[in-house]
Amino acid sequence: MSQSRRGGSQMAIIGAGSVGSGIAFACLMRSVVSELLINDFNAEVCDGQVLDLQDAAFVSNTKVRVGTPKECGQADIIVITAGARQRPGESRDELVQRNQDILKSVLDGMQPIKPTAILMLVANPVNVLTCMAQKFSGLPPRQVIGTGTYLDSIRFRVAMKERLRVSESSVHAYVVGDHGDKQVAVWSSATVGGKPLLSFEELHGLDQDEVSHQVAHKAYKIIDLKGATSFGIAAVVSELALCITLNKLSVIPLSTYCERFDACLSFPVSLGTNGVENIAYPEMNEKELALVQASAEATRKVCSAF
Ligand SMILES: NC(=O)C1=CN([C@@H]2O[C@H](COP(=O)(O)OP(=O)(O)OC[C@H]3O[C@@H](n4cnc5c(N)ncnc54)[C@H](O)[C@@H]3O)[C@@H](O)[C@H]2O)C=CC1
Ligand SMILES: CC(=O)C(=O)O
Repeated sequence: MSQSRRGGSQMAIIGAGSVGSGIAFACLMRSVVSELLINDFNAEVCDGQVLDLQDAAFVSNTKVRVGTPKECGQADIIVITAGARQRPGESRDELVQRNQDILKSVLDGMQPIKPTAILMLVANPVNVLTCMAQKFSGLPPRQVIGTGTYLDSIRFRVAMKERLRVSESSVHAYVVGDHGDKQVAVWSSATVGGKPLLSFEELHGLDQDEVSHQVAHKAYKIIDLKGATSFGIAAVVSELALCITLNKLSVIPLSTYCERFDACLSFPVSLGTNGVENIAYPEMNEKELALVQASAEATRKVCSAF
């Protein structure tokens, strides 16, 4: 059994824009690690974010400072948010060329990366970038993860929570596959209190496709309204960092290589200090499985180029 490593652990965040600074703030408030390193190739923005975060650190047990790429490569958890964000109406997939180039330069700048580090991809398209980082980081695949459909699964659970009047943590439901337009909400095996989700009276007559579409398009709505999403993903990453530092082995949908589909996709995994321990594929009906297979095919095609 591995030791958890919260005491003395370091986390690096590459990219100090809306998402990187949100993640830093959430991790600071929850004292997830003992030291946070922040890096951005825009040195002024980076210095500004760090000075601001240092003002907030009086309520935290975490110290925060600017880190060089090489220092960040030696952190226990390395979170990559560096990358272009979607413009209103733009899909995550359309970011691929710009963000592949940025990821390549970020990985090169951090080498050699600490052999026990957990590398966490946040920048989009997250499945493709996770696949790329698994190939080029030099780390074992189990230590290279993407935030995948964790945020989408939370959005799905919140949509159900509001209808069923139960807490989101009581809704055992997953969005799997793509963190993007091809994501699949697995209705068929979702449960609440051990009872199939779809058997609840409150959900009779519910248009499942409509709810799935709203969940998948929530990011577009937020981007239309405020230009970027940041708080949801910040909470997600702080929770993942806690899972890693405390070796919680919580089952969370994340981007990882899925042998069953021969592609980097997001499926529930148990996550601990050593990264991904096991993958659990939820039961899916024919329609759900076909949609996952289509998204695996699309991801494989993009990833075969590198
Ligand atoms: N996985 C998820 O659930 C989510 C992913 N995202 C993704 O996160 C990424 C970042 O989004 P925002 O923070 O809103 O964008 P942003 O534009 O606010 O920040 C990006 C930052 O990356 C920096 N950067 C670019 N290249 C760099 C390099 N080579 N080294 C260091 N820093 C570099 C930029 O200077 C900028 O400060 C986007 O790709 C976005 O789509 C956003 C929200 C949720
Ligand atoms: C932008 C993005 O990927 C999200 O909020 O889901």
